[in-house]
Amino acid sequence: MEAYQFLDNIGKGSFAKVYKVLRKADQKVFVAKEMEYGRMSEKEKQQLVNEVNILRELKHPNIIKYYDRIVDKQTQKLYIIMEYCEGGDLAQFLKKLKKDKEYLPEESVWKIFSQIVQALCEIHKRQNKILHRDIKPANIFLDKTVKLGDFGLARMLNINSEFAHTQVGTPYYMSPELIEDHKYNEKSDIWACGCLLYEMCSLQPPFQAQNYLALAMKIKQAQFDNVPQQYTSEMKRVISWCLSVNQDQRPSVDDLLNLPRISIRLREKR
Ligand SMILES: CNC(=O)c1c(C)[nH]c(/C=C2\C(=O)Nc3ccc(Cl)cc32)c1C
Repeated sequence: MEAYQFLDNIGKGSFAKVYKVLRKADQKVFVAKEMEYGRMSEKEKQQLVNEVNILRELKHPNIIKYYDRIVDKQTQKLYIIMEYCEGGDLAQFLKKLKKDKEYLPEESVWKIFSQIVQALCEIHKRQNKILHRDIKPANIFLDKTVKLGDFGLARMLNINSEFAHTQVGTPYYMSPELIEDHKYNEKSDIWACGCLLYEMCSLQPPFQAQNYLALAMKIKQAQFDNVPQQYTSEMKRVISWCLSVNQDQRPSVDDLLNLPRISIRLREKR
């Protein structure tokens, strides 16, 4: 990492530390996500490299750009160099709104949501489809555009990996099919989008509980309170649609792109 100067430790991504770094050659600012690979199996290491190589192909205004990967054999650390977003992440933004007892105007909710749906369209529609697997406010970054980042690299980790079990945090956005141990698929990303839309309105996740079992029960029954009354019935309809327990009844990415509040934005972009 000699080519970069570490500026600040700015947080924790999944399985990793995140630093703000300066590229010495041109004084440009990036983010370096530091992952310790020493405890990974050979298979996990190769899959991680494959995964990062796929992500480096992604070029979209609503997806965090991957620039480089640097392996430090001495410390057995992998650094993924990515785009820096001055506005930080959506989780911090919503936390501040909650502290200031302010709600996000509906127009802003749709603006953020429409960009995340466009990012999902980009990764779901690829020939070698990519699922995000970890859509949540902490993985959405604010800059001139809204950007989806920190893809769930956990996919390639097998569940026996000690590394995989270092994932911390409550699985608020876990879908009913995942609780039932079924395969993660694009409709699981759509469920997470429903949780995201709900949380942008209510400033808290739709499903919360004191323990995992109680949380799982609420998720499997899609039991959630209404969002604050100032949001429209269209907002409530789309949230309920995404949070359909039966994944076949959830909207596709195309259904979401064709929503009036999203399609109008896409037409304006053209
Ligand atoms: C207080 N937080 C910040 O100031 C902050 C800022 C300005 N940017 C970030 C985070 C990222 C950022 O700016 N780009 C990123 C790409 C990938 C990942 Cl995992 C994280 C980031 C953070 C956490």
